[in-house]
Amino acid sequence: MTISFDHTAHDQRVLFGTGKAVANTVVALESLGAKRVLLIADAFATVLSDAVAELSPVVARVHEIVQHVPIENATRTVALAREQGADAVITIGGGSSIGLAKIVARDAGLPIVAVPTTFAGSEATNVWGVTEAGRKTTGIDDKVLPKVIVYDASLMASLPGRLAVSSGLNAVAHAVDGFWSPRTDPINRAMGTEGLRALFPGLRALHADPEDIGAREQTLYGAYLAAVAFASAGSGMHHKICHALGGTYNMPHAETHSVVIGYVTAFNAPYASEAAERLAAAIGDGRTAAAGIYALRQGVEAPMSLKELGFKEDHISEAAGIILPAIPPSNPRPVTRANLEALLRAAWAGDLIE
Ligand SMILES: NC(=O)c1ccc[n+]([C@@H]2O[C@H](COP(=O)([O-])OP(=O)(O)OC[C@H]3O[C@@H](n4cnc5c(N)ncnc54)[C@H](O)[C@@H]3O)[C@@H](O)[C@H]2O)c1
Ligand SMILES: O=C(O)CCC(=O)CC(=O)O
Repeated sequence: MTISFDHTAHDQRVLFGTGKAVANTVVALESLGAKRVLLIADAFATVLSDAVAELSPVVARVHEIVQHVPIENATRTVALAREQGADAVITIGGGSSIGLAKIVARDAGLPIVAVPTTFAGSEATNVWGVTEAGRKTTGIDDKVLPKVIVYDASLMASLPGRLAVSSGLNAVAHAVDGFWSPRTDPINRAMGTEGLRALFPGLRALHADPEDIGAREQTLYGAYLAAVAFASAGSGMHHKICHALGGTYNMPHAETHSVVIGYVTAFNAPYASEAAERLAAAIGDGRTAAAGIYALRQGVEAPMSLKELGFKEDHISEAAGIILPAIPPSNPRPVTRANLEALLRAAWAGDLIE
């Protein structure tokens, strides 16, 4: 067998340490030489934000965070960064908080220090997303890749259980979709596989005991690797579906991923034997990839249908029309309007996958 690929590794510092968020954020800002910092932080993280602001040269704070980054919030925050002459951004929160910081980085050219509080993985990607007039646009720009990530598993302690497992399944989806995304290669598949090996036991242990700090660290480590794999491999069919459902129908991000990944896996696995084998091996319960993901989602009490998340059956046909042109040609199984609608209908109903 010959090996041939074109892989780009991204330049990023990763500081990983439970209980070290404040100290490591200060280290990160010093390494950037930041003098005037814009702090973008989710409102739930007030205590951490105050502690960081006390020890850092913060000149302005933004706490209005909205999922899928509405263009109005982004424009306002970019203007604030410029008015204040900010030279760096700290972002504390999940993918929504990091997503807002990314638009500031893209438009005002500021470096980001990211302190994630979910397993969404945006901190490890050069992908930005913004929503305008009901459509989510995503793009790639190396300026938005945070310069430093500060990982602290204690910050996920306050995540409600269902959101924690959904967010972990968002990370699973990054790795799995990376197996058939447009730029999939042996390096990002290896990272995705190692990510899954950490994520599956991490999620099971986290569900069994939400206080288990080792399980949270393992899930966070897996989420980072999965996000690196996703950033390298690009958005596949799964992400294109979720972006349309999030941007156009305002579906909750992590929960939507945690449903859809089961159905995209069932759809593609018979046409992607190597990916299916890797996935089944990482799940390790003797089931096929698709049945294993279904059982895992059920076992950790993740959302099981788009219906329960509020998606309307009447929207299936319209959604398929939006998604179809975005599906990458790299997808292993040919996608038609009919089989895409069938996939969305199964995900809407939460059909059993065996
Ligand atoms: N660009 C990328 O690579 C990338 C990757 C993943 C997600 N995203 C984007 O990120 C957004 C979703 O991010 P998300 O799933 O992390 O959710 P989120 O940031 O929207 O947070 C979800 C909810 O959880 C709360 N929350 C977050 N962390 C918490 C914690 N530790 N304790 C208590 N509450 C907490 C938030 O306040 C919010 O109410 C979407 O817009 C998605 O498109 C982007
Ligand atoms: O930043 C975005 O909204 C686009 C990338 C993204 O959402 C990744 C994901 O769907 O998990």
